[in-house]
Amino acid sequence: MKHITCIEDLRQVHKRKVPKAFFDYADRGSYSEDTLRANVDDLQQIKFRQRILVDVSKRDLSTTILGEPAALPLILAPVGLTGMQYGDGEIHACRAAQAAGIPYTLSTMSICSIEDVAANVDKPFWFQLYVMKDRGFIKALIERAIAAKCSALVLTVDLQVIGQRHADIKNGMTVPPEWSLSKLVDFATKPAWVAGVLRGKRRTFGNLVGHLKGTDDITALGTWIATQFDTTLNWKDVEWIRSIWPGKLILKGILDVEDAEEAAKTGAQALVVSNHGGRQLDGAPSSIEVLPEVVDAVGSRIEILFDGGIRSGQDVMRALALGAKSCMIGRAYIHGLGAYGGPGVAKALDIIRNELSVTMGLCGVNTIAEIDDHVLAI
Ligand SMILES: Cc1cc2nc3c(=O)[nH]c(=O)nc-3n(C[C@H](O)[C@H](O)[C@H](O)COP(=O)(O)O)c2cc1C
Ligand SMILES: CCCCC(=O)C(=O)O
Repeated sequence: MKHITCIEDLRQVHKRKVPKAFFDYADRGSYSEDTLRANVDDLQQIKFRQRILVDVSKRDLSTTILGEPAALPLILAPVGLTGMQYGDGEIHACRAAQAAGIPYTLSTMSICSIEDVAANVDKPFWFQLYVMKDRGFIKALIERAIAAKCSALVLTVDLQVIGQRHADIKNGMTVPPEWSLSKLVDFATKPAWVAGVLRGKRRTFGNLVGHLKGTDDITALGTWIATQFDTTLNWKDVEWIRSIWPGKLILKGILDVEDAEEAAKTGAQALVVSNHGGRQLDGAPSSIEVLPEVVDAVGSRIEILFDGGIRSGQDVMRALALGAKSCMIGRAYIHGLGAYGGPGVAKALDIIRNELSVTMGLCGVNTIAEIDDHVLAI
């Protein structure tokens, strides 16, 4: 992996090794992809203030996330179908995060189940929840997360209605999947990927299997899921979740100050400023554009996490400078996983760690706590 020097290099290998339908599912966004692009572009436009002749020999990237020590201000974001990018992808990603000293978030829509991951990693991880119409199932899922000793619940609040991703439809990334000659040929040219996924524990939605009388049939599960996203979801449901989940609660998918104010009243410990990586409301502002106003409004009352468009340590520094306490990354680690499995995730984290360390050094900063808008050239 010596030739891999940045996240884009991992992306290129991911693209080569993983079937197009799954690569595009990870890489692309909703509708015109304006918000997806804005996430990346708006971050890159933020300029740093270079500072010289400051002793930066004792740089320390450690911090706390929800009161727990972390080696970096980073969290692996929940990513559905991670186990289709690489066999047992959720377990590999979680292990890499834990080795790097940061939290991993398992998606409701994961391939490996909560129990699969818990049985194969050393430390607690976070669980991301989609609230579905079948509240009995949701209650049982929360109980499973409690039994697995998950250390935080990330309640995603921006996917009551699903933004259309054109690429997924064109690629037959539907449930059940659509097959075509070109898709079969594509799979046939990726035997290492096929073998890896076949060796994995599951090839369906691991958390949902037991629910439908033990069926592993992706069509049955997919049909059920399609009817289950709940458009009635509202703040009362957050209260209900709060009442049955005893641990730390994080609300993910907030872009609006009024919503942030509401979130701060729920008793949640943190919120994630996020537009779901440009996969939901196309035309929404980039996450970084709204971060400062959310921090101003509620940053003293609730921990502010950030995601959307982070592709480098410089981007992490930019988000911290504008008030985020830590950042979630989605595609940046998924590219590493698709490219090389667990070592690829570790590589993605190494890249971002080193970039952040150098950026801190060149901005004259030694600790994460020192990073604020003084490091920016504005
Ligand atoms: C392939 C993919 C699947 C995702 N699945 C979920 C999910 O299951 N639950 C969730 O809350 N967010 C999901 N997200 C959103 C991420 O958690 C995160 O908000 C987003 O990836 C951040 O943007 P970035 O990819 O630019 O870092 C997904 C993102 C991607 C790229
Ligand atoms: C139905 C969507 C589940 C995964 C997800 O959140 C995403 O693809 O963005």
